[in-house]
Amino acid sequence: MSNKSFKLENINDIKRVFDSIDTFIFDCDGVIWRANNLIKGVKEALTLMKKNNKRTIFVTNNSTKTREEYFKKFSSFDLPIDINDIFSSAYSTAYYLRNVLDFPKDKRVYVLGTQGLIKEIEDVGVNAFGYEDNITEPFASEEDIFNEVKPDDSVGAVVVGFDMKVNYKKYSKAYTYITSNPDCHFLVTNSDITYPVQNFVLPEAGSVVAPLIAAVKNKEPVFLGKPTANMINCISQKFNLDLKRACMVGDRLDTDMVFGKNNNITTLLVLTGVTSEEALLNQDKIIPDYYIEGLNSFNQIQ
Ligand SMILES: C[C@H](OP(=O)(O)O)C(=O)O
Ligand SMILES: [Mg+2]
Repeated sequence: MSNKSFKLENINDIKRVFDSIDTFIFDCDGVIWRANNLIKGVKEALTLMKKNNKRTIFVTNNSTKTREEYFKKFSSFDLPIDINDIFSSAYSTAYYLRNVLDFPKDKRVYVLGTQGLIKEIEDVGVNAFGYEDNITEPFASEEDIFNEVKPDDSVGAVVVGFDMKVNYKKYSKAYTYITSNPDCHFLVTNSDITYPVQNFVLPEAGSVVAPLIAAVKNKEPVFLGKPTANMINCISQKFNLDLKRACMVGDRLDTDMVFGKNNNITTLLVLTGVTSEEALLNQDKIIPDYYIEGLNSFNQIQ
């Protein structure tokens, strides 16, 4: 086991690794795009992989969109992918509710998150609500809270995801459902504390849920995206992958690279997202097998 990540720079090293892999599992934010900006060379790299009969799967911890909405985003960049190759933490959360919890029909899920997350959960036949709490004005008074926020045993789970419209009403409801009902599950789509946008990072679901984790003392949250086993179970349930010839390509050490290592998948870190070369080399906790400037580097291979 090497204690140093190997930088793929020259074409021979890149081609050697490329030829040893049948399935590339790609993270999205910071690898394929940064927010709504396609990263340079990605389209050419994915086209090269298709030409070489490589399977490409996309596994994003971003819980804000349904797979259809993600497919539209991929298509808007004219990227050669199939909707069935897309897995998000919203989809893995829906998979968990349906296949692991066998979520009861007479219960419902309070979602502190987007409409896309709610839709993905409803698409597996689970009753979800919470979007109506996207209030634009602050509470008029404490009375508003006392009148609206009450224990409710019909809520069998609270799911927290990335939410740009998070507010005190949502936190109050989520806290009350979780702590007033011992059987209410506390689920979080992903643990990413930040995500990459143009040339900086912004808080993500791991930062959205942090105040709730601080307040809820009697219940540990269950995370469902990378690097948890739930995400690989959700993928393996759909595809029979030979993980020995798979490679996890990501930009975040504590989710993407740990996800690969947890599943004995070759790990390749790209420097187009949240992790700089300096940050990688200045730590020794998580050592990817390889690292590379970006997917663009594959385009040297013909
Ligand atoms: C970081 C994460 O996306 P990913 O990098 O997993 O595609 C997110 O944007 O929530
Ligand atoms: Mg990423």
